[in-house]
Amino acid sequence: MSSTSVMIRLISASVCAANKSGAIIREVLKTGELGIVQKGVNDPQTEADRRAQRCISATIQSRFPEINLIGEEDVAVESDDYTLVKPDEESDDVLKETCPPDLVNLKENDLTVWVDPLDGTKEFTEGFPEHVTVLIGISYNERPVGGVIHQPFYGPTGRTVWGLVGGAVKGMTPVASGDPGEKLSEGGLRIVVTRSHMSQTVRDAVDALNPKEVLHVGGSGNKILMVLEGAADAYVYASTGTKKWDTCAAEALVMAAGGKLTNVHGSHLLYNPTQIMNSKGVVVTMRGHDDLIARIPSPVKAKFC
Ligand SMILES: Nc1ncnc2c1ncn2[C@@H]1O[C@H](COP(=O)(O)O)[C@@H](O)[C@H]1OP(=O)(O)O
Ligand SMILES: [Mg+2]
Repeated sequence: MSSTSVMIRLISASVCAANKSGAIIREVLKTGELGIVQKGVNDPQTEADRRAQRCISATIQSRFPEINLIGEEDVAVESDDYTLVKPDEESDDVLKETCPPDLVNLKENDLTVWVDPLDGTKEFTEGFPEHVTVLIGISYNERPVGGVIHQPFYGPTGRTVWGLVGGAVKGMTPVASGDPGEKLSEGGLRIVVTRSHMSQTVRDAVDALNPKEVLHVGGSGNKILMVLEGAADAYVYASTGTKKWDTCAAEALVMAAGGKLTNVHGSHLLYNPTQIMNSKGVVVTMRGHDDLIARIPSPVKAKFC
């Protein structure tokens, strides 16, 4: 039995599976055979979503059979999927890290893994592949404890960012975090919002913040990484639509870096397997979170009670 903690081994496996998924996603785009099917209104699925989901499910379920894995795509794993990531393949960068003390004794059956194999599918099908991320988040007691985000189209081979709550974010340098109680600048905010799921409540919330700049980009993982990296001051989504697999990995990284992710009321999201929808919206900042939440108009908040 390995002395390395379950969390470190799980992040290592997730990094390997996310990297392989990135290669699959790039390959599918190159062939041009996207195999698009519509799962619902404005909710496409491609061959890349399906293959990446199978790769991640096969890798994690074969190594951690007692983990509860919840994936966006409902696809059956095939025997070949188990060899996409070699059974002994690990991330040496992850294995050499120390597990934060609070997470060191977590066991497989304590954990839920939330998988979005291709976040930003609409953008993937519409010529914006750089908005795509692979998201693998881990929750314990309904709160995020670790996450892996891979960006398949960042540079020639993509970029993988990972972290554990109580440890550092690896693979990128987060912007310095500040006090959630800090007052934000009036008229100076850069807000990142949805590109393909705009609604009146999103517009009303953003307008009330009197932003200097509104950046419309796809993908939940992509937008949260922009806040984490300081390319935007906040991600504001006063809408239903995102699911727990859209936020878990990124929330873990935001928490590790000292930022905050809540719903529009300023309350934590609970990663409960029976409630997958983020039904009260998503707000992410690295400072001044309470001030931003206070500025969202009450009639907008009242729509998400
Ligand atoms: N109304 C919706 N229906 C389905 N998925 C949604 C909806 N709104 C958001 N999402 C999911 O949340 C992510 C962030 O939304 P947006 O890009 O509009 O900000 C999307 O990439 C999509 O994930 P996915 O692409 O994995 O289906
Ligand atoms: Mg998604």
